[in-house]
Amino acid sequence: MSKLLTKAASPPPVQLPSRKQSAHKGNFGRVLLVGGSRGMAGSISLSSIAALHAGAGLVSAAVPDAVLESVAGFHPALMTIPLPCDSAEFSQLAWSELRSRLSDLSAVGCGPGMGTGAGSRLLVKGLLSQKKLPLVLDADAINVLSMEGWLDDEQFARSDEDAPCVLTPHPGELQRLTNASAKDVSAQLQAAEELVRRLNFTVVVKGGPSHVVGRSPGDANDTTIQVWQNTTGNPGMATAGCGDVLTGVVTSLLGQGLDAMAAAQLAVWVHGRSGDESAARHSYAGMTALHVLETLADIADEMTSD
Ligand SMILES: NC(=O)C1=CN([C@@H]2O[C@H](COP(=O)(O)OP(=O)(O)OC[C@H]3O[C@@H](n4cnc5c(N)ncnc54)[C@H](OP(=O)(O)O)[C@@H]3O)[C@@H](O)[C@H]2O)[C@@H](O)CC1
Ligand SMILES: Nc1ncnc2c1ncn2[C@@H]1O[C@H](COP(=O)(O)OP(=O)(O)O)[C@@H](O)[C@H]1O
Ligand SMILES: [Mg+2]
Repeated sequence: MSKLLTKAASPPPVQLPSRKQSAHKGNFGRVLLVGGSRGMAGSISLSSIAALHAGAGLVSAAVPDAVLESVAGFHPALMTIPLPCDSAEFSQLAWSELRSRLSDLSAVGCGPGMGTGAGSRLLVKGLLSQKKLPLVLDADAINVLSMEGWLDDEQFARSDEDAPCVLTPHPGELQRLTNASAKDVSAQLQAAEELVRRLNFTVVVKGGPSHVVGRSPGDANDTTIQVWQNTTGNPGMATAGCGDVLTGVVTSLLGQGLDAMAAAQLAVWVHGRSGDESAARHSYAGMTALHVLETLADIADEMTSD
């Protein structure tokens, strides 16, 4: 008897390959989440544990030393990397410490709860420069991009030979980044298309519903930009930490080998699907990001072909 109260209204946009009997955790990616600060340890924990629930084989969280025990305490399967911090956030020494820890990673997600101080800015710039590393930027990492104007030119553009870079702004973050009003969905989608065209990024414009804007993989000459609208999710997800959960899911699926468009679409779909099951189990007003995170464990196999 299924423990689920809901069924997906429509199938996932893409699927993960089914798991072989002989599978081992190395087959499902080694991912890293970078973020957190004193007072916002929960955000990076939500992202990191979400990466595990979305099927990543190995997940580490690189966090300011001051919050390491808090983050590590959320889940025994999560590994942690302490980075130098000032009183609350990463210090300017954090990037030089982290850069030597990036080999054999399959994807990195950065930004939840990170703050926008000097240490965070060096981390974002350093990770953006690692163009062979699949990267997800969310929350304060996006706010750093806005403050520094780093996307105004093409220095951080990703070629088709580079690894993907996915941005996951909510409308407020996208407004800061592009000046497209958070109240104007079409203006925001146009602004996202411009980022895709100019930088070859993939952009998740979060909301109700969310959209994924990017180029279809494969033919390098195919420059058409796809704007895909999600079919899952509900207003119960308008609750603190829900976006942090999504960051972990996108990072996890990139780390499992999906291309940027597929990873972003499937992540948004399964995240909203988990939100729908959470709303049925609890209520729109009562559900929290932790419910969405934990319900992922019950529905994650819906991402996989039979
Ligand atoms: N437990 C934890 O550790 C948590 C830590 N968190 C961390 O906090 C950091 C700040 O992130 P944040 O999103 O909370 O605040 P912020 O960047 O100021 O943006 C919010 C403002 O944007 C605007 N806005 C307009 N439309 C909007 C829309 N559709 N959806 C959302 N916003 C919309 C609106 O502005 P207004 O219109 O009110 O002027 C709104 O007030 C970040 O690092 C994150 O990871 C959180 O994840 C929570 C749990
Ligand atoms: N009304 C809604 N319908 C569907 N999804 C929603 C709705 N409101 C919020 N969400 C989803 O919840 C998440 C909120 O992200 P975000 O604002 O970054 O949260 P936080 O930063 O607090 O983690 C996004 O994935 C967004 O699509
Ligand atoms: Mg957010």
